[in-house]
Amino acid sequence: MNRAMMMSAAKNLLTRYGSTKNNIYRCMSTGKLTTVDVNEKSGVAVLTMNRLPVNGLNLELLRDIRNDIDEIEGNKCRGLILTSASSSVFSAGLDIMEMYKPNQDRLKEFWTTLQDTWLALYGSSVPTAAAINGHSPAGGCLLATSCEYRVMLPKFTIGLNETKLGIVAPKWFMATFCNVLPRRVAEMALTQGKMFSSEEALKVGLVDELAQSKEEAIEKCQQFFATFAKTNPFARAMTKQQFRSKDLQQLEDEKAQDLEAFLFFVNQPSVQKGLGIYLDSLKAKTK
Ligand SMILES: CCCCCCCC/C=C\C/C=C/C(=O)SCCNC(=O)CCNC(=O)[C@H](O)C(C)(C)COP(=O)(O)OP(=O)(O)OC[C@H]1O[C@@H](n2cnc3c(N)ncnc32)[C@H](O)[C@@H]1OP(=O)(O)O
Repeated sequence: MNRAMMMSAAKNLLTRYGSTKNNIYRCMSTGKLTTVDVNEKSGVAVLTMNRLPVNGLNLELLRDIRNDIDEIEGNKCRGLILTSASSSVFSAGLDIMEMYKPNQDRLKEFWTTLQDTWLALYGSSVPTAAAINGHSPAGGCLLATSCEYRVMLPKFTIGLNETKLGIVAPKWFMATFCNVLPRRVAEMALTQGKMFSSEEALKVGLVDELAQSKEEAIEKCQQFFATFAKTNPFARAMTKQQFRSKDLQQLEDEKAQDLEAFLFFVNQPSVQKGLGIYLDSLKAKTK
């Protein structure tokens, strides 16, 4: 983050926290594929992804998540908990249909919206946590690891499995993973495309706690936010943003090249062939 960005972030934060210490605001859901419910007492917003069956991250869902994050920030919420309306899938990651035989204009819009959603979530000044109430591969894992804290239900899986699909996780996916895991564990898992069980994820630190139900997971996320009760919100947010600034700045600087690399990669005939085979294998499972 350069000096100008830092000053602007500081100004926003001062505006937000300067005069609103004791007020609680109600956030409203902006999208059709998400809902946002705010606990009026705690001021914590629960952002629920609701694109069933698997919360595949298509352009519209990403837009809704992005708009919700902006609204939660703007409405001075005290925390953001990301969760899913499904009882078995947090998010299946990027909707492969967006990348398979794509319309090129939409493909560009899709990737740019993913970049912006990540910048908003990873760099959010509001405390963030994920209540991971189902499987969370690839892009689902990216969303969860972009948050500051993770509580997961047992017997699900989470990880960046891109190499198993014949694709390469972008640098900022990897940076997000490395912000949570020891570097050695992250490199092994990334190259193997490893999906961790909930129990394994807890052991390596990919998630912070397990919970037996979604309600318990949300409660534990709220307890995490309560650990900031005696901190100054401005100082907290600036510390988080400075801690993450290298990763954020790198994507800000390389956004155009990252988009070009994505478009080039996805349009390779061998990648299209691989995505087609993978989609068929997913569909064959349900027959
Ligand atoms: C050199 C630098 C180059 C840089 C270039 C960068 C390029 C890299 C680009 C992007 C990175 C990619 C990130 C991703 O997120 S890719 C997506 C990865 N996701 C997965 O592999 C998960 C696949 N899904 C599953 O494993 C399972 O669905 C499940 C465990 C999540 C849930 O299982 P279950 O409840 O049994 O549901 P079904 O499998 O039956 O699925 C229901 C339904 O949904 C369809 N579906 C599932 N996942 C996806 C998906 N990700 N995209 C699209 N569609 C999906 C599935 O096919 C079923 O469909 P139906 O038969 O029509 O009902």
